Amino acid sequence: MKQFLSVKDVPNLPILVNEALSQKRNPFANKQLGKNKTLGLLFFNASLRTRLSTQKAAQNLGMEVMVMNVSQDSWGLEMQDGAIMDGDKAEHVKEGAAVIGQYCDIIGVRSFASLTDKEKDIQEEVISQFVKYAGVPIISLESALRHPLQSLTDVITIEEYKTKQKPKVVLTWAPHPKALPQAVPNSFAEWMNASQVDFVITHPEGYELDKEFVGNAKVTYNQKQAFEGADFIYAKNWSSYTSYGQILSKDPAWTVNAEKMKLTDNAKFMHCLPVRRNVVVMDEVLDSPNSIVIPQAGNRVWAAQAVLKQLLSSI
Ligand SMILES: NCCC[C@H](NC(=O)CCC(=O)O)C(=O)O
Ligand SMILES: NC(=O)OP(=O)(O)O
Repeated sequence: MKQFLSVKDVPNLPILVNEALSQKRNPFANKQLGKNKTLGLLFFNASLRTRLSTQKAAQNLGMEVMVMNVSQDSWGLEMQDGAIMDGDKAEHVKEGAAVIGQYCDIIGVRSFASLTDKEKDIQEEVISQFVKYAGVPIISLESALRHPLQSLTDVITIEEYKTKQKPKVVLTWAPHPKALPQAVPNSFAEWMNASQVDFVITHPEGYELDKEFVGNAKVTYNQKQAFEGADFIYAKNWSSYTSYGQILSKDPAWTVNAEKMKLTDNAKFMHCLPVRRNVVVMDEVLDSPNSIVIPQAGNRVWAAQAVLKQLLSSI
């Protein structure tokens, strides 16, 4: 694997999933692979899981790790080629990314969608500029459109907890006080469509995701109908894609609660975290034995470790 920006970069998904589960069983088996190799983790946005799990994964493989909160610690980076830099940005990504590429063998980048400039978000401007100028493999730590380390984690977690050959997996929109990116649901859909599951997406009208990610998934505005017979409920808020970045609804009727979970086939509850309790999902679900959000987050380490191992093997 040469880079990890989306499922399209994965040569063989079942092999990558097995690799992650094998790393989980034996975390230190490849401690020599990353010797004298450095991973740089660059954050334009906050993180708890991605930062710590990726760092942990790299350490398990014997790598050195450098972390920088770009938006707080570094010079402001200009992303636009040809820009006249007489504003507040002191350094162009052309130099910034190339210099970091001199210090690191692999670079991870987190940069959320602006939710104001749809065109730039669609082009995934920040991560694309790092791919263009860093000169080393890039891992997405959540870009404007995708969160592949999360989605690989979700595939692994479903693989571990499924009790049927082809489980029914439901991605449900849920309310939230803030406008959030479409990256997590886009990416989840992209990876579910590449997996052997019966995949359903449910959301209110106006929250349709980009068709590129929805693919052949079944889509319904009827949340209760979607929940019927489900094996996994994956909740996430996102802002509107068509009315770009807007909050069209905060309807608590979409909150995941115990009554709706009763419609499922004893489904496991999943969320990428962080989650707003009693807004996205009620305590009664999150604190129930059916919630697997903590082991799901634990699996972030093995997803990152499998990806780093494959990248290290090809540099
Ligand atoms: N990386 C996982 C989710 C990150 C981000 N969530 C957030 O920004 C939540 C913020 C809040 O709840 O205030 C998102 O939805 O893409
Ligand atoms: N799920 C996830 O990516 O969490 P963080 O935003 O805390 O990294």
